[in-house]
Amino acid sequence: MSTVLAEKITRRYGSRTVLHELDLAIDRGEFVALLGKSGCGKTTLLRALAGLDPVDGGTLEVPQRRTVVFQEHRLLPWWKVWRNVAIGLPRSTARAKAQSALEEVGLSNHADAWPVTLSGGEAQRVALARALVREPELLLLDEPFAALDALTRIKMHGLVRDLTSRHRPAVLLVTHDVDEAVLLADRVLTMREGRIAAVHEVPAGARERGSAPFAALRGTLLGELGVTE
Ligand SMILES: Nc1ncnc2c1ncn2[C@@H]1O[C@H](COP(=O)(O)OP(=O)(O)OP(=O)(O)O)[C@@H](O)[C@H]1O
Repeated sequence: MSTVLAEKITRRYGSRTVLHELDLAIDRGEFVALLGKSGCGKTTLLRALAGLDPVDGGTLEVPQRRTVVFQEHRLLPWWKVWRNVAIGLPRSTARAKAQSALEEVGLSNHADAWPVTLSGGEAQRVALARALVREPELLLLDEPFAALDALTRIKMHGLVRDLTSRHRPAVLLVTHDVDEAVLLADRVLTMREGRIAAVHEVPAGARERGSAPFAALRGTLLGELGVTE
């Protein structure tokens, strides 16, 4: 039984169809990355799975426990870091749970800091802690590393790999970064004009940047996206 099951989902904006009878299944513990040109419908699909936007047709099954990490951290500036992580948790366990989630992302010593004092990478780590503290069955990542510098992004990839293999939610990552998709995902989907255009299982050997399987899959994906190097 899949954690996410979308069958023939359709989404329209006025007369324009942005998702065309799209099918998608993601199992527990499976990491799926979604690539596609700007405007092809990636965020629309993610928002539908998050329950932030309705669909106009088809059926969609998603778990109740789902969280989204966006490109911008969306921390509340008037609350300390730990309170941001603990939003919505029962009072009695909030602090302890937030503390342990912050430990997992390497920020236990920032629990009492204000969000404004954090670097971009730290703030995204807090956003990840806030997502994971709820033990989601579905984790939706909408270009969460796009605004980070290259070195911080690489560190975040390692962290996300560790966290998702430990917690094993179903994951959908929307990204423009082909390398990121190959390094993190079990399966990479490319999307074109509201449809899934191709599905690629990522061979284990491809998870190493610079390896031959990595380069091969990267080349295929760039070709599908119409990018020439
Ligand atoms: N609220 C809206 N009203 C009307 N059209 C919309 C709305 N949201 C998105 N669209 C249109 O739907 C299409 C798909 O948008 P979406 O944001 O899903 O694309 P995307 O693949 O995530 O793009 P990007 O990579 O640039 O973020 C776009 O053409 C966009 O203009």
